[in-house]
Amino acid sequence: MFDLDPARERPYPDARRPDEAPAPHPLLAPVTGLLGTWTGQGRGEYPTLAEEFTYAQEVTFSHDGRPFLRYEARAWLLDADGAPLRPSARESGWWRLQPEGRVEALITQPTGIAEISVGHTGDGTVDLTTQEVARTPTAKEVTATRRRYALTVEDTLDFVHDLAAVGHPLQHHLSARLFRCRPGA
Ligand code: HEM
Repeated sequence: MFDLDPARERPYPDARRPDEAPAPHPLLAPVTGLLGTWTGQGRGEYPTLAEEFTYAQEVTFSHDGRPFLRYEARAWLLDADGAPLRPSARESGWWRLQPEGRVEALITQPTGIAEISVGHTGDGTVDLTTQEVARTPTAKEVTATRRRYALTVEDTLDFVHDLAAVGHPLQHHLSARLFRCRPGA
C-alpha cells in the first residue's frame, strides 16, 4: 500500500537556488537569479492616502523543475523608528515562463484581488502588467497593476508597483529595495 506518512521526505521539494536539485527548467534561465528569499524595505503612497508609508517586505521565488516560478510575498508596515507596526499586503502566485522571455503570471491577494498579468523578462528584469483583474464581491476596486522586478546590483532586487484603483489611473503605489537572504547569515 502507498505510504502516506507525512513525516516522510517530500518526493518533489521546491528548489530555491539555481544549483539545488531539481535543475531549473531551461525556460527559467532568464529568472534563475530571482530564486531564493529577499527582504528589505520600501515606501508607498497613493492619492487617497494622507501620508506616505514605509514597509518591510519578504519575497520568495522557488521552482520544482517545471517552467514556472512559485511566488510568495508578505509585507508589514513600519513606524518612524523602523519597528513593525502591523501586517500589510500578502500575495502568492505562479509565474509561467514562455519562450523568448515572455511571462504569464497569476497572483492572488487576501484582499479579494486576483491578477492575471503578462510581460517580459530579460537582462535581470521582469515587467508585468495586468491583462485582467478579478475581484471578490467585497474587494476594493482595483482595475490594473504594473510591476517591475529588477536585479540591479548583485544580490539586490528593486521592486516598483503601480496601481490603478478606486477611480485613480495607473500610478506609483510602492517602491522597495530587497536584499538576498543568505540562510544562516
Ligand atoms: C508591499 C505590498 C503593499 C503594501 C505594503 C501596501 C500598503 C498599503 C497601505 C498602507 C494602504 C493604505 C490603507 C491601509 O492602511 O491598509 C494601501 C492601500 C491600498 N492598496 Fe496597497 N499595499 C501593497 C500592495 C498592494 C497591491 C499588490 C495592491 C493591488 C493589487 C494594492 C492595492 C491597494 C488598494 C486598492 C488600496 C486602497 C486605496 C484606497 O481605497 O484608499 N496594494 N496599501
